[in-house]
Amino acid sequence: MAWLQATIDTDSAVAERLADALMDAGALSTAIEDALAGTDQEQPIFGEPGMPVDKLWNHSRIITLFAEDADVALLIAAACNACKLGMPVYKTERVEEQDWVRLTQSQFEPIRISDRLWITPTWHDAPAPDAINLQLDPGLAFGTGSHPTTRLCLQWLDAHIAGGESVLDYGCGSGILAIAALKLGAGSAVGVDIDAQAVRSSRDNADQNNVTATFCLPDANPAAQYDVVLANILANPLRMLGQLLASHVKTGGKIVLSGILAEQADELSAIYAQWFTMDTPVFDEGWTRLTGTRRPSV
Ligand SMILES: C[S@@+](CC[C@H](N)C(=O)[O-])C[C@H]1O[C@@H](n2cnc3c(N)ncnc32)[C@H](O)[C@@H]1O
Repeated sequence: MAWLQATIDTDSAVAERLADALMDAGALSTAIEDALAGTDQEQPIFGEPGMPVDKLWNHSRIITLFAEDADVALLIAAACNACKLGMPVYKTERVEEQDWVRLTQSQFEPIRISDRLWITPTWHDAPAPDAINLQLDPGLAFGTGSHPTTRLCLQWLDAHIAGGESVLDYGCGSGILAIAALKLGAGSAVGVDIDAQAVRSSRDNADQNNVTATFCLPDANPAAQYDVVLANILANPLRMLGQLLASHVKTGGKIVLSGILAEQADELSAIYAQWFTMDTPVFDEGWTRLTGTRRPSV
């Protein structure tokens, strides 16, 4: 089986409308991307909570799939006609069916965090059998260890978990940080996420790794205090969650924040300095890890 894929560069003001019209005309799928992705003019838009949801890139690209025998020119013309647009410039290519499982698996290799900590996909042999191997499959939740924001937190855990600590992983995604903390010797871990799918994935991943942790939605999270609180979310939620996260850290305990762009580091550090004595930020591929020690409440 094969499909025909058309790539259409278009004005962002009409991209959503044209994508909908393509589906009405008979396309099997459409996706809108930044037309300048991969260039130095790429625009990072993360869809952070609290940010406008209707913002698209300045230049958009629609990637759309049609059946193998479709008359692509005719269907694109019909969609443009419905949107009162002229015929755009586009290119078409044939996409052959692939072994998608094998292809996906080939893109995830074991990740070395340190000599003693590896993240290894379940289908892969552990490259360092004597190390701590956290087994994770890329699923529906964020957090395979390949992203710099996760890596920065894992490196911190690897360097600082001495044994017995209580840990809160706020925005747990796949549960990777809570599970890593336990495998490194933490005494207990709780993970919280606003996404019910993430909570389910975290529970599955904890089972897979033979560790016991509690994962829940924010409403079910008790008002407890922890030795370590990690939050790899994004700058905007971290701005809003400062007071709450600070309330979860014991006096003398540690906060570890990630998901912050390098240019947002000073602002976020100043916010958290209300409750924490902040350390020097650590950077990785344009992302920042902020850490601090909780001062006594006044
Ligand atoms: C970047 S992922 C991090 C996942 C994982 N902790 C890691 O380090 O790879 C951020 C996670 O935070 C969750 N999240 C976003 N805003 C949140 C909020 N206000 N409260 C709790 N979780 C939130 C998202 O659903 C997502 O699973």
